[in-house]
This record gives sequence, C-alpha cells and structure tokens, in this order.
Amino acid sequence: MTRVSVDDDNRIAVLSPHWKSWAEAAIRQMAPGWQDMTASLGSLQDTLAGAVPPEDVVEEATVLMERARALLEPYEVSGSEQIFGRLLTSATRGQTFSPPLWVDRYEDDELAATTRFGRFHAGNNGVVHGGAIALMFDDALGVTSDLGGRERSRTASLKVDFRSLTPLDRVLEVRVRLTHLDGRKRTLHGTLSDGGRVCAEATGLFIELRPEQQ
Ligand SMILES: CCCCCCCCCCCCCCCC(=O)SCCNC(=O)CCNC(=O)[C@H](O)C(C)(C)COP(=O)(O)OP(=O)(O)OC[C@H]1O[C@@H](n2cnc3c(N)ncnc32)[C@H](O)[C@@H]1OP(=O)(O)O
Repeated sequence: MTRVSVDDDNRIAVLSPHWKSWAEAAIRQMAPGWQDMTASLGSLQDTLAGAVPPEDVVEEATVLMERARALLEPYEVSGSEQIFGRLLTSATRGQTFSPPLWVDRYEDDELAATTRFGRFHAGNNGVVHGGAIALMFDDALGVTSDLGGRERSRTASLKVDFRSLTPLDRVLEVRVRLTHLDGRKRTLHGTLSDGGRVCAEATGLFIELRPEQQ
C-alpha cells in the first residue's frame, strides 16, 4: 500500500481527472484561513452539543453565531462554486458534515484510514449515532470506489451492520476494500473498529456514472 499523509499532494495525484479538477477549482478560490474557519465550526458544533450553558451565555453565543452568519451571507455562491466538502487533499474535505477521514494507506482497491466522532455525532447513551456511522461509510466507500483513476461513481445502495457500540472521541480504524467489479457496478466492503473490536461493517454498491449523469 502507498503511504500518504493528510494534506499531502500525493493524495490529489491519485484522483481521477474529474475529482482532481473539482478539488483544484475549490482550492484556487479558497482564502488562506478557510481550513481554520471550518475547524472552528467543527469544534463549535462538538462543544455546543456537549454544553449546558446558563441563559446569559446562550444569549451571547447566539449573538456571536448570528454575527458570523451575517458576515458570510453576502458571499453565498452556487453549489457548483462552493468550497465546503471539496478539499479532497484534506481529512475533513473542508467541511463539518461528515467526520474526518485521515488516510494512512491506499491502493487502487483498498483504503486504510482513521476517523473520530465528536459530540456533534452522538446518539443516545453517549455513543455515536448510527446515521453518522452510515455517513462515514458512504464517504469512505465512495472515496475507495473512485480510487485508481476509476471514473466517478454514485452510491446506489449502502447496508450497515452495527456490531457493537461505537465510542465518541476516540480514534477508530476504517478499512475499505473493493470486493467486486462488474461493468459499471462496484461492490465495496468496509469495517469500523475500535482496537480489535468491530463496531460496524458496511457493504455498498456504487455505480459508475454514464457521461450524461456526470
Ligand atoms: C485518497 C483520496 C481519494 C479521493 C477520491 C474520490 C473523492 C470522492 C469524494 C466524495 C465521496 C462521497 C461519496 C458520497 C456518494 C453519495 O452519497 S452519492 C448520493 C447518494 N446516491 C444517490 O443519490 C444516487 C441516486 N441514484 C442514481 O443516481 C441512480 O439510481 C444510479 C445510482 C446512478 C444508477 O442509475 P443508472 O445509471 O440508471 O443505473 P441502472 O442502469 O439502473 O443500473 C445499473 C446496474 O446497477 C444495478 N442497480 C442500480 N441500483 C441498484 C440498487 N439500489 N441495488 C442493487 N442494484 C442496483 C442495476 O440493477 C443494474 O444492474 P445490471 O442490470 O447492469 O446487472
């Protein structure tokens, strides 16, 4: 397997031409502090989800958040121009919706990475919400589906088996393999583990897009 690290240019070198130009267009538009800004938003989401502040703090935090929203609003662009989620060289992709994926190694048909879920992705009982786990798998399997210069694909089906509770605030291992290739159909299998314990497994069917579907 090839070793890569976060924000390593090697990571963009493995992208198919579509993903490469999609990511590069976003990187060209990005102000220098973008990654710090989205990291702050991620921390804010985790901190807010885990806090029980008094009334004055709620009021002040609301004013500050509204101020940030109003600052950004005049710069709204169309979906095809946005930066959020398009920084494929970064573990977070410059977004806070899905958890980060720190890629350790990859081959054309395999990915080894780590992830971590914060309080924002908590369900009940202080563990990770199942929907957040499915979200992480969709990303991890989707990335692996399009490795090796393969054409762009889209999730047709994603099945998740929850094997044991997934802890918050821990670095967890993600392994994905492309297990079957049949024309435009790609089947991928992924696991999410905490040490040796499997927390969840996923099987996904990704379909290579026809030119008119791009
Ligand atoms: C190191 C770093 C590298 C990074 C590198 C890349 C970076 C990358 C980052 C982004 C990573 C994000 C990853 C998120 C990805 C989404 O979340 S995508 C959003 C969610 N998905 C959707 O919205 C899809 C909606 N559905 C569709 O658009 C269409 O149904 C599809 C999936 C394109 C398929 O439609 P179609 O092309 O018309 O396919 P169709 O001809 O009907 O079927 C083709 C074959 O698939 C089968 N099939 C289709 N659907 C199904 C199904 N649900 N179940 C079973 N079989 C099915 C058909 O039976 C058929 O089989 P055959 O007859 O050929 O044997």
